[in-house]
This record gives sequence, C-alpha cells and structure tokens, in this order.
Amino acid sequence: MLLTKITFFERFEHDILSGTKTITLRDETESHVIAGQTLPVSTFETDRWFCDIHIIDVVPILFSDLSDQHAKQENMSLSELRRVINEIYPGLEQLFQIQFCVVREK
Ligand SMILES: CC(=O)Nc1cc[nH]c(=O)n1
Repeated sequence: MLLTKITFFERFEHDILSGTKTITLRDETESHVIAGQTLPVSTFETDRWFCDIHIIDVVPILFSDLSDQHAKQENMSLSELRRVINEIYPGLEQLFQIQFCVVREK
C-alpha cells in the first residue's frame, strides 16, 4: 500500500525547506513510496503540514553501508547520522533511502 503522506521530526524542517536535507532513511514500513510520487509532509509531533515533496528515488541501503555521501545528503556528519538513525530505529540493519526535492512549501 503506497503511503499518501510522510512525517518528519520538527528538528529536520529547516534543513528540508533549505534543501540541505535531500534524503530520508526509513524502515520497511515507511518505504512504500515510488519515484514520481508527490507527498504532503507534516511534522511528526503535531501533524502540521509544511511542504510537499517529489520522490526522486527509493533504494534499499544497509545501516552498515551508510557513508559520508549519505551523511552529506542528510546535512550531518556520518557519526551523527549513525547515532540519529540508531535512536529512531534501534538495531535495524535494513533501511530504505528515499531521495526527494521540495516542490511546494508553506
Ligand atoms: C518521523 C520520522 O520517523 N522521521 C524520520 C525518520 C528517519 N529519517 C528522517 O529524516 N525522519
């Protein structure tokens, strides 16, 4: 079943809107989006809409294969990215990289 919306933590909002965060790493349950899809984006905390994103690509990626390139696309250092992802998805190895661009914002 394709997702019809996606949420991000409020702390990522600025980076998404400024274009410095261009990927999100999700677990399998949140990976059901496809290239070409446009999705409304809301905050996880209060469900406040703040933009629409266009999905460019979705590819599987292992936690152990995360690289500086992924970190750059998340606007983080690699150690920060590993810490953040391990906090959101403790111990999870199989992730999905969703690449996106903002097409409409508040
Ligand atoms: C709400 C939520 O899970 N947000 C996430 C999770 C992983 N990456 C990300 O950018 N945002």
